[in-house]
Formats: sequence, C-alpha cells, structure tokens
Amino acid sequence: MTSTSAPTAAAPASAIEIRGIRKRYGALEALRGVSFDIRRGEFFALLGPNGAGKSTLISIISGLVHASEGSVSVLGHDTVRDYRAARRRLGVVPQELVFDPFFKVRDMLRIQAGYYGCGKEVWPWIDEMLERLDLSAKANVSMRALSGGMKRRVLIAQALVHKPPVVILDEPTAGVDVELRRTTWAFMSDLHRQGTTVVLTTHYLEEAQELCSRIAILDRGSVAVIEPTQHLLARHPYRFLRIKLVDGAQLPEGLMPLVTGEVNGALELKLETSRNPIGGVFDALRTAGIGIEDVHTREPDLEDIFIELTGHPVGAVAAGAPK
Ligand SMILES: Nc1ncnc2c1ncn2[C@@H]1O[C@H](COP(=O)(O)OP(=O)(O)OP(=O)(O)O)[C@@H](O)[C@H]1O
Repeated sequence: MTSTSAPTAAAPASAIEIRGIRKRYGALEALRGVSFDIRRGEFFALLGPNGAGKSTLISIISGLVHASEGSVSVLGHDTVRDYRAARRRLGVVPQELVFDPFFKVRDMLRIQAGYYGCGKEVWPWIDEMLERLDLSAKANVSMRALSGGMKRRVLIAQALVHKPPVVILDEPTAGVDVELRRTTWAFMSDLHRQGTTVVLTTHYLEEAQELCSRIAILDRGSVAVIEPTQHLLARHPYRFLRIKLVDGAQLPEGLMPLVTGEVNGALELKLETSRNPIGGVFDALRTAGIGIEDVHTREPDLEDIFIELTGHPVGAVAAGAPK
C-alpha cells in the first residue's frame, strides 16, 4: 500500500485520537468518558464483553454515530468537522454482513472504490486483494452465492479498496473457520508490516495476544485497562498447575482454596508465585501420602487476565452492564 508511509515531522503521532467520548442512548450511557490514542503503525486490540461499547466507539470513529460529548480524530482530521478527510483515511470492516446480493464481487469492489473517488488505478489492487483473500475464483460470482466466510472476506476487501492508512476490523473472524482466519490475519499482518495501523476487536483472545502489541479493554462503557500486551500478560504474578492424582485421590484440605476448576479429570490450581510455590504443593501431597499421575503448568493468558479484570469471560454480558 502506498498511502502508509512512515510518519513525517508534520504528521500527527496518533492514528486515532479519542478524547472524552460519551454516548447516551436515552437513559443508557453506552460510553462513559473514553479517552485514549492509537499510535501510527500499531496493531491494536479493542476488547470487551458484549455490550461494553466497542461497536459504538467504532461507529463514532467512523463518523456513522455522533458522540454525545467528546471528539475523535483520524490522522489529525476531526471525524465530525472534517468528516470526508477522516473517512478517506479509514477503512472499517463492520460486524454485520450488509451487501447488495445481486452485484458480482469484483464489480462491487470497483463501485465501492468509486465512492472514494478512486478509479482504474486501484483495479490491480482489487485483484491483488481478491488473490490474497482467496477470492479470485469468486470474482465474477454474485454476492448472494457466497458462503458466510467468503462474504466476510469481501467485506475486508471492501474496507480496503481506497488503501486507507488506518483499518478497523470489528470482529472480522466471528464464525469464520480456522483456515480463513489464518488467511485473513496473514493479509492484515502484511499490511501492518507495510505501515498500516490496524485496530481489531475480537472475541478470540488468542488472536489479540498473537497479533496485537497493545490492548485496551472496555468494560461497561469505560476503559478498564490499556497496556502493551506483554505488560498485561506479565503483570499477573501467578501460574496454573494442572494435577491428576493417582486413583482419584482427594486433594489435602489445605490446598482446596487454590483449586479453580477441573479439566479432563485433572484439577487446576491457581498459584501466586510469591505465596504458593509449586514445591509447596508437591510437599503437601507427599506428606499426605498422595501420588501424582500427571502434572503440567500453564502461564496465564489473556483469557485469564480478562476474567480477572472484568469478572467475566469475554463474550459474556457484564453483570450490571448498561442494557
Ligand atoms: N442504537 C442504539 N440504541 C440504543 N442502545 C444501543 C444502540 N446501540 C448500542 N446500544 C447499547 O449500547 C451498549 C453498547 O453496545 P455496543 O454494541 O457498542 O457493545 P459491544 O461492546 O460492541 O458489544 P458486542 O461485543 O456484543 O458487539 C449496549 O448496552 C447496547 O445495547
């Protein structure tokens, strides 16, 4: 992509600047004063349980919904006062599949490019995207004949026709099989390497963990945390120990408070590294004369951290969330 060159002295440092955003739907406050920046060239994750306000924030960034208070700019262009310039720099892959079913894939993309004032010069780019997203064989097929996963990839191509330097993907891989998710992420990673800023919302936390260098977690309309992924993963000083006892033996009473669950007949214990060394667990079992059949340890992942921060798994509606 040519429009994603490195920042110059005059260019704004932020790809997206979000300042004091509030959004009210009647009595419901879907966003309660959200402020943060997404830097140029970042691969950034916006996470949160259902109803946290992610889609509302994305709609405000894309200029489709007006905030009740606050402002957003894309590469220095206010999304309200300078809507066209902001929109020109942004590609948004929406969550919902909305298409004219009768258009053929390639024609639809060419028409979409026209809306941004792009002509034949982007046709090779459209064909390149079709190739990268494994859609070349479907270029002359009408939209209604595509599977859900293919439609989702056309949606990605549609958001990128004008080569925007900033791309937002709102759950682009929801319901898409593993192979297609890989294709999508390989393509997005290439664009990112070439300088595109990529913002992603996803319910697949392992995707965010693997791809994104910084993560914001929205919860009930506010930013619960915004940190580099590695800091987020490292700041939780515990690990998990999975342990299967010989002959279904019972765990000693003293270790029971550490148990967080059972997986395939093995108990999972959450150990704080400073307070519950693994050796202490083994000592307690030895003293009680209990044999161990199998054991393994696991570092906390984003899913664990998400639950700890928000009190519920990703995808669950927050208790007391604005509804
Ligand atoms: N047009 C609307 N009118 C009224 N309420 C709305 C509207 N759009 C969103 N909401 C409410 O605002 C809150 C935030 O919704 P939003 O869709 O932004 O959350 P989300 O984090 O994107 O959730 P999900 O992961 O389910 O997509 C929810 O309580 C939702 O019901």
